[in-house]
Amino acid sequence: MHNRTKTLGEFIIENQTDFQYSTGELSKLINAIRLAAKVVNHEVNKAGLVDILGDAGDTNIQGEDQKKLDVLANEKFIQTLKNREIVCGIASEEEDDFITINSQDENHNNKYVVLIDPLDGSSNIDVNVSVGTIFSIYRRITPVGTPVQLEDFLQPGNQQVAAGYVVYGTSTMLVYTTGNGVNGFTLNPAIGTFYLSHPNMQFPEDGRIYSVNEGNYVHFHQGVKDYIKYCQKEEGDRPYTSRYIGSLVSDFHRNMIKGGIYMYPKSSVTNNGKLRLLYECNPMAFLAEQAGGLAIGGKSRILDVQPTELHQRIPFFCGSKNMVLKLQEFLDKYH
Ligand SMILES: O=P(O)(O)OC[C@H]1O[C@](O)(COP(=O)(O)O)[C@@H](O)[C@@H]1O
Ligand SMILES: [Mg+2]
Ligand SMILES: [Mg+2]
Repeated sequence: MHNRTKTLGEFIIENQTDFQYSTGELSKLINAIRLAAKVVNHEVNKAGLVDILGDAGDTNIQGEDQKKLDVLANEKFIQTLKNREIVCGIASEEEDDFITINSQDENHNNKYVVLIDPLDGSSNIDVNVSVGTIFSIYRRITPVGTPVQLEDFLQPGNQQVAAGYVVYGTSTMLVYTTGNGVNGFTLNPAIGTFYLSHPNMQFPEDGRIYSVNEGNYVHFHQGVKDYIKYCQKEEGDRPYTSRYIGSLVSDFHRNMIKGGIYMYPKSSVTNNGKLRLLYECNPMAFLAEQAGGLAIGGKSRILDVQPTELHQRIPFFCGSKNMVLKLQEFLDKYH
C-alpha cells in the first residue's frame, strides 16, 4: 500500500529530472495547471449556488453553445498560464484562434505551447454529472523569442511533452504524464492540496465495459456496429457492460481503472466524429499509451496523425489494448 502523503508539488520536483529537457520550466507549467484546476474546481463545486449554470449566450468556433462554465474555465486557465510567464502560446476549444503570449521580458525563452479543453463534458454541467479539463503541452518548433506560429500547435501527438486531465467528480483528481507513466492525484478539499493517490496507473489489457453513444448507432460504420453487437453477444465473458457518462474525461478515467473501451466514431451525420484531435484525442491518446492502452482513429494510431487545423475532429477509439485490437479487426473487414 503506497503512502498517500506525497503531494503533487513534491512529486513534480522529485520527477523533474525524468524529463529530458528538464530546466524546471515544465514543472512550473504543471504547477500552474494545478493552480488553475483548483480555481475551476472551486467554481464547479458551487455551480448551483451562483449564477454559472446554463448557457453563456455565445457559440464557439465549432458552432456549439458555450456554457457559462466553459467560458469561466477558459478564462481561469488562460489567465493563470499567462500570469506565470512560462508559455509562449495557448490554444483552446473556446478560442477561435491561438493566443500569442507576449512576455514582459523580451529576452524570455518561453518554450512551451499549451492546448486546452477547459471544460470537457459541457452537456453534463447543468445536471451535476462529472466534467473535466484536458491539457496537452508541446515544445515550440519555431525559434524562441519570436511570435508563436500555427505550426507550433499543429504538431503530431507523438511530440507531446506532457498531457493530462482534471476530473471534477465525486472527488477532484489531476492525472498526467510527461512520458514516464501516468500518475493520479486527489485533491484534499479541506487543505487545497493534491496528493498522489493513484501511482503508475495502468489500463487492464482486457476490459468488460464499452462506452459509446448508442443513440447514434444507426449512423455508425458497419465495422463499429459489428463490434457493438460483439460486445452485446452472450458468449464467453460477454455481454460486456455499457457505460456512457457523456464526459470523455470521466468515461476514460473509469475505463482506465476498470478496463474498457471508449468510442466516438464517425457517422453518416458527423463525418469525422465529434472529438477534437488537438485538445481531446491527442492528450487522451498519450495518457492511454503511457498506461498500456491504445488509441486509434479507425485506420491509424492517433498520435501519428499530422494535424492540419486547430479545431479538426477525428474518430476516436481508446482504451484497453485487447479491446481496441478486437475493434480494429472489425473495422479492417471494411477497409
Ligand atoms: O453527447 P455526445 O454526442 O455523446 O457527446 C459527448 C462527448 O462530447 C463531449 O462532451 C465533447 O467535449 P466538450 O464538452 O468539451 O465539448 C465529450 O466530453 C463527450 O464524450
Ligand atoms: Mg471536450
Ligand atoms: Mg469543452
